[in-house]
Amino acid sequence: MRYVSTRGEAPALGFSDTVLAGLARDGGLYIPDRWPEFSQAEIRAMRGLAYPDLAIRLLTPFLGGEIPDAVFAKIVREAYATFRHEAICPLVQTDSNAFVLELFHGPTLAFKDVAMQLLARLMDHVLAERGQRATIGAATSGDTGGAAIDAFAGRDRTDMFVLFPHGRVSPVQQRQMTTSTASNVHALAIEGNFDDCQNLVKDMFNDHGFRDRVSLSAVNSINWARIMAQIVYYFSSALSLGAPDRPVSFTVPTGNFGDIFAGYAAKRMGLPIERLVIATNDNDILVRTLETGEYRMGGVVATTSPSMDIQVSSNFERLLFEASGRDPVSVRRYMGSLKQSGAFTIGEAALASIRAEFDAGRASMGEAAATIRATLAGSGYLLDPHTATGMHVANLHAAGDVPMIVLGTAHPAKFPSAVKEACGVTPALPEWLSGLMEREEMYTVLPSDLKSVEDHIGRLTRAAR
Ligand SMILES: Cc1ncc(COP(=O)(O)O)c(C=O)c1O
Ligand SMILES: N[C@@H](CCOP(=O)(O)O)C(=O)O
Repeated sequence: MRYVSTRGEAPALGFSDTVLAGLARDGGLYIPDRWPEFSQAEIRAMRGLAYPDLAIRLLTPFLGGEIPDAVFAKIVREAYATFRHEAICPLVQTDSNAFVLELFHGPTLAFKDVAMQLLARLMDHVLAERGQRATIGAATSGDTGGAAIDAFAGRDRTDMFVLFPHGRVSPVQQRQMTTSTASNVHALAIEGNFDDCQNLVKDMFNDHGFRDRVSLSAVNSINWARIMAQIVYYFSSALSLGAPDRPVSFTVPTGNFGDIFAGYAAKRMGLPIERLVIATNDNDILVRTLETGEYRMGGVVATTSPSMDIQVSSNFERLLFEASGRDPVSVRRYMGSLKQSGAFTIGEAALASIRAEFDAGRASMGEAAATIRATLAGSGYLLDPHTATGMHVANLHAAGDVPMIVLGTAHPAKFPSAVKEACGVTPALPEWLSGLMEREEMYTVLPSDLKSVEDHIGRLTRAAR
């Protein structure tokens, strides 16, 4: 298996190089040159597998033989040993045909842990094999940063710099990034929003001199390995509801489009998925795009689901590549227009193919809060504001007797004020994080300016040549 860039002007790479590269050198995102496919019989035979065994079964074809089976199995088992739930990603029924897929039993209480714990170990393995070091640049609207810092803290081959929007993450999210005592992780509070942070990271990748000098790597979902790891829980949840003999639908709280793109990949691999429903908060660029066919940037508004306060949805580029028949010329045209005028219009055939797979809906902050209240009253289940955004949209898209699975992307205790305001209950942090809010914080405030960020990273990283 090789990985190709969505923009078609960077060399195709093997798995290990793709993991280290993050963003392709032409600014595109790597994607497998073909989707591994599993027959219905093969999928049926996956029923009952423990989560790590299922992950090994599903993900091995993506490695292209570059990591020995026994090594990969060890990496996977160690990654999921960090989770606090035996099932890793348990499925909880909240109504007759509605389910929450709880993805928040990892070390930082967010779905990001599922992929990040695996990615850190994969990256470590590849760097050790090559005797190399890397500098990791990560952008976060709140959850990726904490998950990345937990997964990479103390790893000798990597220095990590996490860019978060100053004052726009929840206090719990901020502490998860700023209280690590590991000397290889650095939290940078950027004076801007998440899109500014993400643009800075992409600009660092596109500055090839800097990129090469510090051996820059990525752990955002621009890194293929993040998406890859997230495919597994689509299979695990669908299998537990009778797949492949019973189709299911998923509603996914969406920002950067990574999580839902993993669902699309699962479908391409043979999993019978009826609908993939994109759920956004008031930052609804993706909903507008599906409605009108035009992807047009607006301003970012701060909401009670801050991790989804995103306009530039990185992984939508991967979907555009697929929907345009894997045509990098179209993708370059779309991305060029986005850069120049803040908008592009999707071609008719590509739009039809996107609409054939996806639905989309938004929830205002009021609607998300009402859903938290109603779900608690109806089933005793406490949602976080991101999952509540998904639940609101899922309720509008539930169809017939097809089970609807909402991805539970964060634990409510990460957003105690919003949850309390919605329903009067203050969710407590689990015992292992109980001292978090008292720990000393360490972070550097920087302007949203490429040179300032590169100078800072260049001074501190041990990977500089
Ligand atoms: C809690 C939570 N929900 C949903 C999302 C959106 O996921 P994605 O960016 O993969 O669309 C994020 C951040 O990405 C998140 O942290
Ligand atoms: N919501 C994310 C934003 C970054 O997303 P990623 O999946 O591309 O890492 C966050 O919480 O940081």
